[in-house]
Amino acid sequence: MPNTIVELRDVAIYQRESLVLSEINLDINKGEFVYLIGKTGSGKSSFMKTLYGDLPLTQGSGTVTDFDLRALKEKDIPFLRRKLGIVFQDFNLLPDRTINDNLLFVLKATGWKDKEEMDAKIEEVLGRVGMKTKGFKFPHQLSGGEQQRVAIARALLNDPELILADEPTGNLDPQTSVEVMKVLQEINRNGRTILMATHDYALLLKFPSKTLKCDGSKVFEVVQKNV
Ligand SMILES: Nc1ncnc2c1ncn2[C@@H]1O[C@H](COP(=O)(O)OP(=O)(O)OP(=O)(O)O)[C@@H](O)[C@H]1O
Repeated sequence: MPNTIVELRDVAIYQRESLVLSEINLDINKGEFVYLIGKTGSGKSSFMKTLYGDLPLTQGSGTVTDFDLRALKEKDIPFLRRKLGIVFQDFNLLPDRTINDNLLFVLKATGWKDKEEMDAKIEEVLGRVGMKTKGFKFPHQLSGGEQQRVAIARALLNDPELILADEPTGNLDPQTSVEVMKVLQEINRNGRTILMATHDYALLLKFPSKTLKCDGSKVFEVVQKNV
């Protein structure tokens, strides 16, 4: 189904031989903004890793965009990742080059060749996160919130079908978290599907949306009053 971005059926997720999550059945549809919550060690990162092919799916069935996770081979992973934008708690920008060059590096690594097209794309994604004028700076010259905006811009470079954000506000103060969240909300309003793992319940209250919870080795949807 073209409107389903993630579909998991009877999935169990393991870290080595320990079962982390089981009996996962869920769909994430195009255009949704979905939170993934749960206490530390409940399996949020393992869930995310399964979706981006870092943990192989060995039980149940799952698709992400049009990739079958069960059939995913090592060589398919870069192609899956090009359909995804991944944002982590640590911004992971390359410290030895400017923001523009950080983005250029990703474009070149993912097969872009035309300099003008690359420059236009970089300007477009930096514009989307309100960082158009900061491309000449080095990562250490930016605040944490600005670095995270750049990391979000980087995730947008290849027009991903799904953005996976694992604790994107985990290293930010509350006010900066709200600003970064507004950027993610805007990107979602423009049609992108987002799955965001978070500990930050204040954000959930401020920006309510569909919420999945990892608890007791299960993943289930919760309504906000039960969060
Ligand atoms: N590389 C690994 N090898 C073995 N076990 C792991 C590994 N990574 C995570 N685990 C275990 O898997 C379980 C789920 O961890 P996971 O990191 O997915 O939880 P989480 O909800 O993301 O936690 P946090 O909020 O602290 O990041 C934990 O019991 C953890 O100890």
